[in-house]
Amino acid sequence: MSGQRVDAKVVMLGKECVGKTSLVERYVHHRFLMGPYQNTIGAAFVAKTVSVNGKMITLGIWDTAGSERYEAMSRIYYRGARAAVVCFDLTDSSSFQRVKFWVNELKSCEEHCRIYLCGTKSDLVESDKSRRQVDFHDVQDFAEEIKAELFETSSKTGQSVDELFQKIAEDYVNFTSFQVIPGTGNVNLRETKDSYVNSCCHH
Ligand SMILES: Nc1nc2c(ncn2[C@@H]2O[C@H](COP(=O)(O)OP(=O)(O)OP(=O)(O)O)[C@@H](O)[C@H]2O)c(=O)[nH]1
Repeated sequence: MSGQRVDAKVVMLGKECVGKTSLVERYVHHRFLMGPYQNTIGAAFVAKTVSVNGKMITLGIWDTAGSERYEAMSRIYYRGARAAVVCFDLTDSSSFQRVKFWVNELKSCEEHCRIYLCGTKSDLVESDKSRRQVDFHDVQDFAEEIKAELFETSSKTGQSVDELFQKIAEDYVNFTSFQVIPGTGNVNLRETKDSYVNSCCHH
């Protein structure tokens, strides 16, 4: 049984049903699960190791439940995170309003956490432009204001999913201030590589 070290803790945040679990599934298992939507309960964890300039970096990704019922628990999961992927559904304007709540939380509680805004389900707006409810330029302005990176992804087609997590890993390597602060982020794991563990998840 070998221990595994997590370099960067990453937390997925956002309103329920925006597609956080699907993003992680696409990134880690290269698949898109069809079928009825199943909400996450609590949170699920997965680790994935990627290469950045020949250096191996292990991202420890916490996929939190979006339901407001679990909001207090989500706070536990973003503690010590080096990166937060704050998701919203491009076809649901209310989910973008919820982004502002999470950004405020992170800005006030986790100053070392870099924020990545992620507009999900881009396949839906590409196939039918009238379904877009969140204007790209509004999000771009907001991203600039809060100094966040911005991605539009599709877990169905895979569009920009690898790019999002690769950017997180690269930023982790490239920005000194983004490195783990002693005593906050490093976690030793046993047999958790590429598999969900802990308080899983769907029902
Ligand atoms: N077309 C399309 N549907 C998506 C995409 N991502 C997620 N979905 C669908 O949106 C629904 C919710 O996806 P989840 O990944 O479970 O959402 P979640 O944010 O993890 O939800 P919670 O666990 O409640 O917080 C599911 O029916 C998915 O199939 C996408 O990129 N394109």
